[in-house]
Amino acid sequence: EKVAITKEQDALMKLIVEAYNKHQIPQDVTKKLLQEQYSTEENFLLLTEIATSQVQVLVEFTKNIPGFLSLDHEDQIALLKGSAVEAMFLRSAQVFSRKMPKGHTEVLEERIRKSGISEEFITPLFNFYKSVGELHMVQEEQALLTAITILTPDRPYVKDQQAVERLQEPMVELLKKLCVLQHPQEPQYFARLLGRLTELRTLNHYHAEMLTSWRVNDHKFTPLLCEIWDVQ
Ligand SMILES: CC(C)c1onc(-c2c(Cl)cccc2Cl)c1COc1ccc2cc(-c3cccc(C(=O)O)c3)sc2c1
Repeated sequence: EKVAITKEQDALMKLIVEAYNKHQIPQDVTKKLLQEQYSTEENFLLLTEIATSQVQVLVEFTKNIPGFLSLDHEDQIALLKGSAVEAMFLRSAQVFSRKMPKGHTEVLEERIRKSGISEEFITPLFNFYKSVGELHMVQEEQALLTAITILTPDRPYVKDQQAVERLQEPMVELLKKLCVLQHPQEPQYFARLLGRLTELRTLNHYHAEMLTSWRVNDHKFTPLLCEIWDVQ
């Protein structure tokens, strides 16, 4: 049967994509990737600065998701804290999938590989980047997938999961239609996208270990990262 986006779905998609594009990491932050020297210390500090900026961008994007600000305030915090790492994996993954200008991709890969992350986490991390890169997501899909990740009802400490489900469901339906329209020759594309969300959950676990090993080596994070990741 003919799949068609309704007027409401089109309006929702425009809001999400607008918010996704409106809030970006400032150029003066990301262009440092090309400038600073390559020491483990310098790489860690630079990635910390970018991650901190990314969290601020993420909070602004989330506030623009229709209905989010009407959720219970404590649930809003629980959703942000529960999804921050996954949303940042998605965001940093986009850098690898869209061939960044000025060789950002190679530079970012180099800095992540040499930032004090142990080899056992580097492999799953770059496998994820590769699997996202192979999807060649358009920005509507990236924006919706990020919103869907943030609106995951079963994060720790979320009290009213149904309220979150009511916001997430229409996004999942819309993404499903988009995938059919965008990739008619690939009926399983939507399933592959959702498979990335499952992979993201496992990366949360690896990330918790990465944080521990950084802290064991006395690496300092910013107050915002400490707050969102419950460290220090
Ligand atoms: C505290 C710090 C050391 C850290 O701890 N864990 C992680 C992490 C790592 Cl390693 C990998 C995945 C997830 C996390 Cl959370 C990080 C660094 O996290 C980030 C977070 C966002 C972005 C966006 C980027 C980026 C580059 C160019 C262009 C753009 C762009 O959007 O244009 C974005 S790089 C980047 C690095």
